[in-house]
Amino acid sequence: MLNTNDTNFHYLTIIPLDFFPSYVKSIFFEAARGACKSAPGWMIVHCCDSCDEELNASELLDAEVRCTREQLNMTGPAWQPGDLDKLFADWVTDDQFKQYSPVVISSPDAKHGGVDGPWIITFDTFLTDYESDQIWEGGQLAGFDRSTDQGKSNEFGEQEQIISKTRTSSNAWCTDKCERQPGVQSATTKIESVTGIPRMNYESFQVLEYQPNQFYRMHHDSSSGKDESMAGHRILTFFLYLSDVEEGGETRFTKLGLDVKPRKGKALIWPSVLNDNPLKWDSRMYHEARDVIRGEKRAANHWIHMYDYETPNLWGCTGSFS
Ligand SMILES: O=C(O)CCC(=O)C(=O)O
Ligand SMILES: [Fe+2]
Repeated sequence: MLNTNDTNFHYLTIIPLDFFPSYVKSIFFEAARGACKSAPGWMIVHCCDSCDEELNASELLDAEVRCTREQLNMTGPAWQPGDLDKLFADWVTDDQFKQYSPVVISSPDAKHGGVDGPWIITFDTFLTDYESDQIWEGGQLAGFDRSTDQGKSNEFGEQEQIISKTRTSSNAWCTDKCERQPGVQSATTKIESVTGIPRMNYESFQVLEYQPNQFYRMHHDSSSGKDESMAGHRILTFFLYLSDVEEGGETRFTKLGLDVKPRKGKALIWPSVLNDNPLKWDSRMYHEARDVIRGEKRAANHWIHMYDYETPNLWGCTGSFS
């Protein structure tokens, strides 16, 4: 994934190339050639000419041409109708998952416990302390910023980032050094193993920090508009609590009237789509992060998509390059 802190990219985009002597220019062109492979979407959108020969970049500048599943040779959907119910039912009945202490918060017809509603479960002992701490430290290595919302898309398929009023937490995207932390790797491997969905369908961990009085108001992790997007809906949220919170900071499912208390190592898991038609968004899954009253809340999202997320992200087809 492209590291936009890499100075090569800043030079390439900010300073006119004619400013440099020719031997320096050739170094830039070499850098550009490597980047046409390692970060094709970013190069097409920002330095189109330098990748014209290798990628036919000027033709691919149009997101409608560049961003189709056929063009990017993407894998098929992770779930068929019925798979969602089966996966959650397995998690709460199969002995192999007992080690994670599953608790049903809600299940269809309350058949597997909890209240009657869409599936929401926790694995109360999902992460080891080492894994929780490594994800948190990884977030610090990556650097926290005030959380943003996604704004409108421009013609190249990039979405603007807006400082959020409804979300006052800070977050860090766990790429590069953070992603290479052994505890981050083992947490993702564990999630792959329990979901059966490969990591190419996941966004990078988004690590979150809430101080007292910070919150994230009601929202949905997907939206009806994502039906047609390249990576499809975020079908599953794997939400990890990395700390206890002295008071407040519960995750509340606003339409269902259900609260979940943070606890270090606990995973809270819910789908954003329907069992009978997992290509469709489930409007019941609105939720919020209640204000932290005392203490600090540390947490992380792993959002899992219906289709491969890595490939369209690499090609600049998901609205951002993070
Ligand atoms: O912090 C929480 O409890 C929930 C956060 C959340 O919903 C999100 O980051 O999308
Ligand atoms: Fe959320």
